[in-house]
Amino acid sequence: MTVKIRGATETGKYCHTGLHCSVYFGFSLAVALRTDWKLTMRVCRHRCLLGAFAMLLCASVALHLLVALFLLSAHHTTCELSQCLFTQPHDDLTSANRSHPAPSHVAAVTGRWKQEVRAGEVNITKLEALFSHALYNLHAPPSHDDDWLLKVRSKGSEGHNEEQWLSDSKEGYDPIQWNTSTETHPPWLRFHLGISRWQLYQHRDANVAVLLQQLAINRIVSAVQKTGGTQLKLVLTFPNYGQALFKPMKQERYEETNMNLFYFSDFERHNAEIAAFHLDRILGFRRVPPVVGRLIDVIKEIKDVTTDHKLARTFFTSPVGNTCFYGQCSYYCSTEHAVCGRPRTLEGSLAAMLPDLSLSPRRTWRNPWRRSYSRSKLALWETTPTYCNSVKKTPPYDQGTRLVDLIDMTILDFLQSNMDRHHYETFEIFGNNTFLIHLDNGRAFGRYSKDEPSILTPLVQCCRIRRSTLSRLRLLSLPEYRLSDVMRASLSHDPLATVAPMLAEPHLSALDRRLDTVLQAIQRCLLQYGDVIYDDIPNYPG
Ligand SMILES: Nc1ncnc2c1ncn2[C@@H]1O[C@H](COP(=O)(O)OP(=O)(O)OP(=O)(O)O)[C@@H](O)[C@H]1O
Ligand SMILES: [Mn+2]
Repeated sequence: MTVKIRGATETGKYCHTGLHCSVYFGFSLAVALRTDWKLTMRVCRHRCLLGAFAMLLCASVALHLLVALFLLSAHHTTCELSQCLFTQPHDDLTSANRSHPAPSHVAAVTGRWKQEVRAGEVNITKLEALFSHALYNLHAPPSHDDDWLLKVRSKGSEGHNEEQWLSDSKEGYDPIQWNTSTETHPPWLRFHLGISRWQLYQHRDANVAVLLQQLAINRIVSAVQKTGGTQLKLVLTFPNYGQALFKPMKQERYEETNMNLFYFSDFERHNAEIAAFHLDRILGFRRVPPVVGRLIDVIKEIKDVTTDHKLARTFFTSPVGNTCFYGQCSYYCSTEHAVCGRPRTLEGSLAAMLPDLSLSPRRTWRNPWRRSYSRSKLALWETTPTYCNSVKKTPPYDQGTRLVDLIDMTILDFLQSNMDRHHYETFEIFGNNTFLIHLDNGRAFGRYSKDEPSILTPLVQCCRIRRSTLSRLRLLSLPEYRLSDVMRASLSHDPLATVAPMLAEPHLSALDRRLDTVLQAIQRCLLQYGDVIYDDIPNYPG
């Protein structure tokens, strides 16, 4: 009997011979018992001695084999255990599969993401160090009255008193506790009053954290659909009259956008809205309104409190018992694209609302580098390398900071891979001399495996950048402030980070890769032209 194990073939041969000889030995013994012992010994002397020796060898090899087999099986068990530790099950959590009840789903996703967190530990001290850096502490609060978006009327100035704040005491709303003193203002009002010509909020503004916390936990007293825009979103109202723009989760955080979707038919992502707020703040812009993640009970916090009949009519129960709704909009508002709770819990982003348009009107500007929004046509800028020359001569890009502000927005968009910046807005009251509001980042962070170089075109064609922006980008490329590390740390503060990290690790690595690309593009500009840097920080050394 030959045991077919590699390296044991020789041993097998001996076993074979041993077996053969032992049979022969037995046979000879039988003959010897019946006939002459001497004759028997003469017949089998040599063969049987060899047989006995081979049998001994066989027994020892078999013993070794047994030990080896035992060790092998023990090793195999260890391998399986280590695989369990490093390879989580790849649950298929596509939209079609999203009807599973919450606990198992959340557990599966959490497991997967916990592992990714291990891959890149959260390092809050790096973020702290970044925000303490002089480059983040350059702006002094505006000193001119004209630089604030809103003003609190002094008590007697126009014959009004605190009663002007009082509403018709609607059910569910808090009684108004605030007066003209800033100390009494709710966080959303403080946020509005803190908007200036240069930014939406100040660096290290303590009110931002309080505002985010309120958005994340405050009771929702009303939910109506937001008109305008292409995809479903709701305006939520809180008991203190604060409001938020809610965008529901439409795809899982780790999913990459389908390669065959055009940028204009891509889904909006709630986590992109959240991540954009953090990225914009890390870049030192502070031009995205504060955004936070929240789990919403779609029945208690939307259906039961909505006064929007059109929205209410679109609620239904899915075949597996989850509560879904789809609202009314021009993209993805149908039963097939409904957003569903698990069974009624839905993840989403809540952006602090800007002051009402009646109080502070905004101006909408067409982005000169807007895409064609057609499947086949290219925009003029895509075929004209000198396109920026004409933009630079056209108001408002021919004066002030508008062009470098647009380049700032371009850099934000390239880093987060947002191709959907067709328009941007400014506060009308500030005229042309103001920052650009970075609203609507829902189509960012769709792909991490691919960068979109065309987003960087304004920078490449104009070769112009603020010195403060360039300095911060260089800082973020250093290991001690690495962009991916500070983003991971910043995002870990979001309440939804306990469910799963807000951005997948590959998205964070893509940020570092794209930052390198931006710095290389600037380097090429510096080698080619003399007038690349717009020095907005002349007093800053270096
Ligand atoms: N935080 C906010 N506060 C006030 N208004 C906002 C806020 N965010 C967005 N808006 C307004 O809501 C409108 C739609 O928002 P948004 O652009 O995010 O939606 P959208 O469906 O992605 O739109 P589009 O399809 O045109 O890109 C915009 O006109 C914008 O002015
Ligand atoms: Mn949009």
